This record gives sequence, C-alpha cells and structure tokens, in this order.
Amino acid sequence: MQHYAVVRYRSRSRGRAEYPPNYVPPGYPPPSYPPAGPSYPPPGPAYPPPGYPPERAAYPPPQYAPDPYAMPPPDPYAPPPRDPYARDPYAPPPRDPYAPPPHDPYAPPPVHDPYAPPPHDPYAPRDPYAPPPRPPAHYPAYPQPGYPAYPEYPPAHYPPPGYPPGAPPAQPPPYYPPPHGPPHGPHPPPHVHPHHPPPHYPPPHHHPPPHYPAFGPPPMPGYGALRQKSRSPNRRVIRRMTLKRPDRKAKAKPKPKAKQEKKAPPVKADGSEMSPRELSNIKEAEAKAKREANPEATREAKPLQLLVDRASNPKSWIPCIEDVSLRAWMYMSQEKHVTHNDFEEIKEKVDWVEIHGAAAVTRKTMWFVKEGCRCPYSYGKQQVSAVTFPDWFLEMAKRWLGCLNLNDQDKDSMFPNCVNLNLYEHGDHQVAWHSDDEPLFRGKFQDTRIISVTLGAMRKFQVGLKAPRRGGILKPEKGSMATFNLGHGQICTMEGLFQKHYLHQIAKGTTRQPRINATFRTIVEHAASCVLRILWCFSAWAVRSFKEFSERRFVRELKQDQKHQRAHAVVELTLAQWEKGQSKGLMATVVKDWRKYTEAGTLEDAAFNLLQMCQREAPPVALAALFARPAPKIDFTKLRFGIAQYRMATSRGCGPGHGARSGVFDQQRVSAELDPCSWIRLSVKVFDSIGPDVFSISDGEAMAVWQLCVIESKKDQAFAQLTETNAIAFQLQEACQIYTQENETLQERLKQAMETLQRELQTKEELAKELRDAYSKQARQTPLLPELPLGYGLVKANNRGLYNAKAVEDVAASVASVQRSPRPDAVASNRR
Ligand SMILES: O=C(O)CCC(=O)C(=O)O
Ligand SMILES: [Fe+2]
Repeated sequence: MQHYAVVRYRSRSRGRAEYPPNYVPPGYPPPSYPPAGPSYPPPGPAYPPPGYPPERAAYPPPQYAPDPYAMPPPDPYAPPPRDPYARDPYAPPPRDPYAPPPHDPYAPPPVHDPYAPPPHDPYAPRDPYAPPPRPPAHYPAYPQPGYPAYPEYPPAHYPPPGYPPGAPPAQPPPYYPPPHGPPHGPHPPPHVHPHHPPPHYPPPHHHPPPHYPAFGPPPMPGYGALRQKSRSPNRRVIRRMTLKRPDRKAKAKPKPKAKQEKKAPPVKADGSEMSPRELSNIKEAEAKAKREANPEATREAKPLQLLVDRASNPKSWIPCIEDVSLRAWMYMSQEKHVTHNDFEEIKEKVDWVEIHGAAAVTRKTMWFVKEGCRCPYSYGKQQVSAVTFPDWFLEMAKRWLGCLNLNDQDKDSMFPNCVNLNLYEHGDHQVAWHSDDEPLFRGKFQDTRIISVTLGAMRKFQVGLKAPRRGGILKPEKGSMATFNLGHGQICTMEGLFQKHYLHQIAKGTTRQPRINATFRTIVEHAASCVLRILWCFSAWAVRSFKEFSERRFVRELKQDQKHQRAHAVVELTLAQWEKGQSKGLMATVVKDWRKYTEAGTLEDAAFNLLQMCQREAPPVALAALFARPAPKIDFTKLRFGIAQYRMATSRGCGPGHGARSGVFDQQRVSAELDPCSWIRLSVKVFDSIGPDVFSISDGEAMAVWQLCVIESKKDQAFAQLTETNAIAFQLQEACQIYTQENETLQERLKQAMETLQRELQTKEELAKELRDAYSKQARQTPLLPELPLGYGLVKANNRGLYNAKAVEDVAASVASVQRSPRPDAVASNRR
C-alpha cells in the first residue's frame, strides 16, 4: 500500500514539469483574479489613524507571530476598546463588498475541495490543546492592518514550493495553505511511514509548544495526545504505561547460534584413540596450566582481612593452606568454648532434615539464617527452607566465635548471617567432594569467609585443588589432596577464593560415633524468593543514584574535600526526608545506620556499609507483619508494575507522595489488586522516602532494576534446575560406577572359568590322543575298524578365540560310545 503511494507520487511529480506555462490547476482562480471592479484591496479608512504613534503604524510588525498560539503582547498603543455605541472607524464594514461572494464562481465545488482534510486522518488533531478557532466571519479574507493575526494568516510560503511554473494566482485561495499537505498530494507525504511520522510531522502547530500557556507542561511523554476518558485516575496512568511499552513483535528475533563444530578428540602419536582416562589427564593438565597462568590478585593489590588477623590469639591458629597465587587460605585452631553439652543440645533440639544420596541417607542437616532472610539452601536436588537462628543457637555461636571479634562494627567484622549444620551419625555418613560456591555467597567471584566448627567425633576433612570432572565426577587434582583431622572444638576457616579453587569433603570413616559440624557463611546475594532481596535492590539503587548524583553535581567543579562536604549535605537532606516520613521500624534502622556510616568514613564506605546493612539487618518491626504470612514468593512483574505506576504518579513534579495524596495514584486500590504480600506498600514507603527531589532516578532505571530482578529470579530457577539435573547425573554416575565394578568382577570370573576350561581341554586333548593311539593300535590288530574322521578328537577354536567346549564333549561322548558299544563285526567274530 505504502509502496503504491510512493510510486504514484513520483509519477505525479514527474508529470508536473510538463505543465504548460500558463497552467492553472483545477480549483484555482484564473490568472485574471481578482475580478475587475473596484480597486483591491478596497479603500478603507486611513491607516494609521490620525494621532496613532508612528512606531505602531506597521502593526502587526512583520516579524510578529512566529508562534501561532501566543497572544500578542498587550499593546499599550492599541486602539481603545470599541465603544458599542460609537461606530469604530477601523472596524471593517459590516458587509465587505470585496469579500469573495458566498457563491464564488472560482471556488472549487465543495465535493472536490482539494484542501479538505482526508475524512479519516490518523494525524488529525484530537488534541485538547488544539489551536484557537478560525477568525470570526467578519474578518477580511486576507491580513489587514488593525486585525490581529490569526494562525492561518498571512498565508505561509505562497505560492507553495513546487507550484507549477507560470504566474501563480495573485491571491491565494481562501484558507490557504491547506492544513494537510500540498494540493492533490497524498496524505501523509509518501516518504512518511504512516506508523512512524517524522518528528516534524504532523506540522508543529498540532502540538502545544513547550511554553503552552495556562496548562503547564504535563509530566509524561505523550501528554496532550491520546487523552481519553478513563474510569479512574489510575487507569490513565496504566494506559500511558501501555502506550510506552515497546512493540513486542518489533523485537528482533535472536539469531540462531551458528552450530559449533565438534572438536575432534585428540589422538595418540600412532593415530589411535585416547582412553577417557588419558583425555581427563589432558584436560586436567590444561586447567592447571590455565590456573597457573592467571594468578589471583594478592592481598596487597586487593586488601583482604583474614580471620586470623582479627583473632585474639593468632599464634594458636595453624596455617593449613596459604595459597597466595590462588588467594586461598585455610587455618585451624582449637576452641575451648565448644562444649560437649553444646553437642548434646544441638543434636536434641535441631529438627534434622535427612539428605538422601543415591542409595541411602548420607547425613542430616539444618539451615539457619538471620532473622528476616528467607533464602533456601540446596543440597543437590534437595532444597531446604530457611529457619531463623534460634536464640539458644545464636548465643552458642557467639560464644564459639568470640575469639574472632566479630562485632558487626564494619565490613570486616560482620558476623556470619547463615549456618549449615551437618550431623554425621556414624562413619558411613559423609559429604562428597564439593565447594561451597553457591550464588548466595558468590564464592566463584569474590572473597568469602567460611568458618567451620566441629563437635563430637573426629573425622577426616580432605581438601584438594579443583579439577575438571572425571567421568562426570568431581574430584581434586591428582597429587593435590591434603587430609586434616577435625576433632571436637576444632575451628577451621576457608577464606578468600578458597571455594573458587579448592574442593573439600568428609570421607567415609570407620567410627561409630556421631559428629556435628556447623559451617558459618555470609549470604551476600539473597535469593530471588527472599524478602531481603528487595531491600538489597532498593539500597543498591539508592546508593548508586546517590553516588551518581553527588558525582554529577559536584565532581567536575569542586575539589575532593568540598565534594565530600556537599555529598554529606545531600545525605543530611536525605536523612531529613526519611525522618520526616516513615521514621519507624526498618527505615529508622536504615537512617540510623546510614548516619553512623557516613559519619564514620568515606562515601564509598557509606555506600558499601549501607548495602551490607540492608543485607544483614533483621527488619524487626517494619517487616514483622510480612513474616506473619507464609514465605512470600515475590512476583517481580507485578511489583515492577506497581513501582512504575507509583513512579509515574509521583513524577508529576510535585514531590514525593504527591501522587498518592492527590488521588492520582490510588495506593489502597493498587495494594489490594497487585500486592498479595504487602510488598507494594513497603516499596512505596521506600520510594517515598528516597524522593525524586533528592535522587533523580529515571523510570528507565527503575525498570532496569526490576528487569534485572526478573532476570535474576529466572537465573535462580535455571540454577535450581541445573542443580537438580546435576544431582540426577551424579546418581547415574554412581550407578554407572557400581555397574562398572560388577562388570569387572564378572569379567574376572569369566577369565577364571576360561582358564579352568582350557586346562580341562588340555587334559581332554591328551586323553583323546591316548584314545586315538589306542584306537589305531586296535585298528592295526583289527583291520575292519573304520577310519577315524580327519582331526577327530582335536580341540578347535571358535571365531572369538574361545575353545569350543562342546566339540570336546562331542569327541569325548563319541569316544565313550565307541568304547561302550561293541562293533557289529566284533560281535559277529565273537559268535563265530
Ligand atoms: O562437616 C564438615 O566439616 C564439612 C561440611 C561441609 O563442607 C559443608 O557443609 O559444606
Ligand atoms: Fe562444604
């Protein structure tokens, strides 16, 4: 359709050059216009009137009215308002004899009006800010001194560009230029795609200019246009959102990835295939070379405080692994505060969850987290829900770890926010080779701290360098394994990138005594289903914006110290806002902590500490109501939607909370509709507290954050699936191992049977030889005996190289039968 329009337009423009010189397009007045008669324009009263100031004589001045909507400035020299009783000397005569007669013979018939807008023009202004009405009927058909200009006058660019050669009509036809496109031209012009008008189309006067009087700029993009009646104020916001959404269909489909050609497996020098073991060896060597070529950052380059550095008695800590190039450390120490009573209490009080291996229960576990956190923990395919630290356990843990001075004062002294408890009831209970590198701890990417405390029986704790899986099974690199005995009261730390580069396990043992182990860790990235995740997002977002804000405003023009001063002022402003608003519960904690941290250190510290605080802070009051319900699954789509709505409502430039108060944003309603877990209320509170006055966070950023959340939650799901699949694969591999062993045993038995058989065969062969000899001896004496078939009694090998036992048996049987049954001729001779 569009293509057709273009072709038509082109052919028309080509044809235009062939118009005769005096061509007048249909509908235009003939060149003799205006009709002969009185002089044109008609003689009126003298202008300017006597006494009129000379500088206003040319009113309106030629440069006037670039803006068709702007009213002329109040003219101090304007002629006095018309006296209704006096005849205005400047007023046009009530009936202008020179005005085109109503039935103008040159006027085109209304049906063929070339200037009429198309009936269903998608670009037709439906704008509430539409231009003012046309001039009143008594206005002259052309601009005249003394008449304020109307948008349509004077005719712009007459004759229009591209007008046929020849003299244009002396006067433009009435209401020229036509409001929509050139005469006869298609509408919109052919180069304009109907769904993508260029920025200048439709002509600018359809939109109120930025300084449009009296209304003020409405806040949202697309304002003015497409304003529709809505049942509630909220609907309007929703509709605008819908309008803003990108066309999903227009999204480019991701290109299918080019098929990767499978690498041919390496072969030996003689061209023969390598065994899986040889291949694994090669992979392991490659991984080792790669690791050695890429050492990790040193502690000098990237500071890291080790636990031993903060221990009260550093000398009692034994270094087990100090791998600087891999940034991995492991230390051990004996802690006297771990008692046997603790062991009994934990064993009794904990509601243990059994972990099932391929065949049996491998151990029992429990997953404790800090109050407020809801992150589950996965053991293979088994997922265990979070249980808040019981007070008795917290008290115990603080006693055990007291020597490490973890007092939550700064980022180095954070007390772990979760613990995994393992109960190994006897030597058969174990945990296979693994590393604690779950996404919760980000151990693959950043330094982590794991503190393990042992109670009860001693067990062997083995560590080794991570290597590529062998036959799908995780095992340490050859020759890298080290074994440590962990007995009652032993504390063991794994720090830095230990979980990235090392594996550990508790191997099966012979003991019948139980052992409990508590591994304390720190969750740094809460799971998508955890309520603290949202707080983390908000904080990350607020901190980022805060940093951006301070940078943007101050970095360029101010010195470093001034920048800090100003940034602190911003913090103060924020705090004031927060305190003014929701200063109870969670927000109060946030405010208090932020204040504490900003007072203590640099901006970066403040940002980091705020993040840490948001992650670790148990929300005692504000979130308590949320926890009364079962663990909520956050619907990020709904949440994002709610947040976006709120953002839109408040971005009207009236300050935080305005939208909610003014009723534009029906908070109650949205909460009821979109918020099954009170999440919107919480997010709105946080939003309200941040406030657009302090942080200029765009809707785009808001969306981006929530989109990130959605992606992350998908990632978590995918990860859960992956873990499940891995667990299944692991089970299969275990089964495979068992079968391989069985197979080996069977092969062994078969070999033994073969050997026995072979020995038997040999004996039988000898026997057969003896028999043959006896037979031939007999035959010599008794010539009537038939000839034995060639090779009779010889043992034959079948195709597979196995001896054919049946053949031997046949020989033996036939020999026996020969011996047993007397031959007929022998019988006959006896009778004789
Ligand atoms: O029992 C231990 O000492 C180790 C436990 C462990 O590695 C774990 O829970 O991840
Ligand atoms: Fe572990």
